[in-house]
Amino acid sequence: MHFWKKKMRVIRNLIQQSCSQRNYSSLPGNVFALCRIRNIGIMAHIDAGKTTTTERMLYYSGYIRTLGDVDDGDTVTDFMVQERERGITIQSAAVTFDWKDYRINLVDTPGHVDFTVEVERCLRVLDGAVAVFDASAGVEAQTLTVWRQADKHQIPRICFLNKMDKNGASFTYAVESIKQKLKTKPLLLQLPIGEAKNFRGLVDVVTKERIVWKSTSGLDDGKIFEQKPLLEADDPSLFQEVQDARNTLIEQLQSAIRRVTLAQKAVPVLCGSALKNKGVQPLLDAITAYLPAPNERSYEFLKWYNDDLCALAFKVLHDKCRGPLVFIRIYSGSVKPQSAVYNINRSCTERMSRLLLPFADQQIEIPSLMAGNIALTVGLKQSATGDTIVSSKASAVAAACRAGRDAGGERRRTSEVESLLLAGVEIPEPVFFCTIEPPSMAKQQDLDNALNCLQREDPSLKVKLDPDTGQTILCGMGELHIEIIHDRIKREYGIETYLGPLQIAYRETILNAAQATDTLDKTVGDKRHFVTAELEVRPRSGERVTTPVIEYAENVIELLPKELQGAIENGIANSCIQGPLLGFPVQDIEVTVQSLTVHPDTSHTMISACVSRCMQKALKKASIQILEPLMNLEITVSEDHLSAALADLAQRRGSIQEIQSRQDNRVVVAAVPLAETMGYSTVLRSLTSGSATFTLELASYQALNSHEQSALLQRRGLV
Ligand SMILES: Nc1nc2c(ncn2[C@@H]2O[C@H](COP(=O)(O)OP(=O)(O)OP(=O)(O)O)[C@@H](O)[C@H]2O)c(=O)[nH]1
Repeated sequence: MHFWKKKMRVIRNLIQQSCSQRNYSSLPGNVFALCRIRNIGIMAHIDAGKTTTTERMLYYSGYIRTLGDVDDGDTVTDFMVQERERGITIQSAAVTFDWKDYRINLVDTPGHVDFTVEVERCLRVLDGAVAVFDASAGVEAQTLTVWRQADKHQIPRICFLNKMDKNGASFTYAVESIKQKLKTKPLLLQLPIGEAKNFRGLVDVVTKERIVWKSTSGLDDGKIFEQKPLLEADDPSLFQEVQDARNTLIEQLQSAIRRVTLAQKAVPVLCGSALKNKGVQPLLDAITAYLPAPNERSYEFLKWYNDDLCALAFKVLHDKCRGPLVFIRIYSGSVKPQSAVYNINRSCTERMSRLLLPFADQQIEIPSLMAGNIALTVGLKQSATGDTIVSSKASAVAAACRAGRDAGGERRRTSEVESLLLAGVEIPEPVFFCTIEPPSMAKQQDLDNALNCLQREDPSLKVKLDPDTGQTILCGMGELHIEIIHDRIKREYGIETYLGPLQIAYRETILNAAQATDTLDKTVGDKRHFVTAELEVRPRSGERVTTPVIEYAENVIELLPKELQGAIENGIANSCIQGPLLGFPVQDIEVTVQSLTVHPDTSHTMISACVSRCMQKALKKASIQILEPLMNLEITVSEDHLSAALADLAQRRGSIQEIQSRQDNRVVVAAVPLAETMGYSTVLRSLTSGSATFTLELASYQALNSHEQSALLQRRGLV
């Protein structure tokens, strides 16, 4: 034991020495064949151990000298101050490192539900992912969400059952929950040796190797036969033959595992304990062995670019000295610093001054980068998260022509250039908003600038102006999201802002059908603008539609010039941005344009204005119903505190859907209106002595009953 401890110390010192001698500038010189690149994400439920696992990967691959600890707040990837203080991962950080002749570009994704947009954004630039689980909890609410997102982007995965050392850790339980809840086929590549405090290591099921981490540490009827291990001494050549055959079999097995993983027919399952430094090296081996290389993923748009540059800006960070830093994933072609690139979304040419490899909060300058890689660029001032970047406008046009040809004679709804954009990230609608004010009017400009930068980084943050009061409104995905933005404005931009009370982003819809007519008759200069519109609005049942479904009466569509249709539809859409009752967006409605009379000189703006006014009239007549966000709530709580949590839920208009057992805990699945969840984390903490955890996710919008609706109007001074 003593000997082993000593040996470990020597090994650790050696690693430390080799790390301190590591010269990062030698990294770019390593050109990796595409088949040796892995663009990987780590995804999981909050607190499953993504950051700890990442940290261990960096340590074993030699890129950091000491092990960080999220509990001490000194990990490499959680580099934003708030992350260190709160111990959660907010922004995904991309990290590049090498493992046994493979280049791994790893993106650490946040686990908190307020940041699912971050997760989505990262998933689309990945070729594979590692799903990390807490082995004592199995599949948790947020794991399901990220798993579904990975399904959507068709990302091959492997599972890592972390926290095998934790009290209550159960390999069998966790595997069973993967089977049941994720409806996937787990391939058990490892079995643990011991569990919870007895967890010592694992057995590789394919190679049958045990990996134990020492803690710095008569009648010839064929009925009778003999069975014993074949030794080399028995028959050296047979022994060698068997050995070779076994190796071939293992290779075949491994390629079969890889095949089913890439086809997403099954997921390899590994286990370990990142915190106790067990199981991470085999996990790295599995990443290189079973997850796909960039050229093993197929993207339809690649054929339109041939070998021209096509890249996606998937994250923007603001650096005080260097300006915006844009993370890009290169799908085809290559990039060089000091070159001009064309941003299709913004129709502009920009200059990329420097190209860097991201190493958490440090970056290493590189001379060029090929397809399949993830890089950090300096100098792109316009590009925002989600933009598509190509080499030039001419290249975009050429690709658009190829895409157009592929589409054949078929009429496309989107323009050809739009079809070239990489699939957009679906940004959920914000559910909370509040006013934000600078300490003095003199700081308003700085605040606007800070909010602009933050919005380029985070598309789920929306900023708008209240048309009545002129105040700036911040809209976000949850209490934590808004709190963090507030914090960042103070820390990163030095502006102390005041937030108004957090308010719910309601929606409006209608209960009845109604008709309205409106006429606009205005003479501007020597032109007479004249429009008369007649519309009908109706409630639309079935699936939720956020934009109005528009129809035209037959006599209108026959005579309507195509160019006027856009003006009419703009007018309808504009009137739905702010509903007539509380000014919230109107959803789930159908509109029929019943008649339209337009004087020849009338401008499109006047047509839109008249249609919009007519819509407002019709909506007012159609009885407005307020809809409130309804959240899926999942609480994990011990048996002792279950009844307190349930009693509290009952007071929050919560409806309990299911109570499951998870090891020693109970999991309450419920639906609860967002309005009732404000400050829930503090309440739940005090009710359960801090032992319960919960996740909230937008499920749908539900109608307020008439009593609740009038109470809301009363609170706003409208009745
Ligand atoms: N017992 C045990 N605890 C672990 C293990 N790995 C991580 N933890 C602890 O679990 C907590 C969460 O770990 P993190 O690595 O921050 O988890 P994360 O998934 O990055 O968290 P978020 O980014 O907030 O979603 C910390 O207190 C870790 O020390 C493990 O293998 N065993």
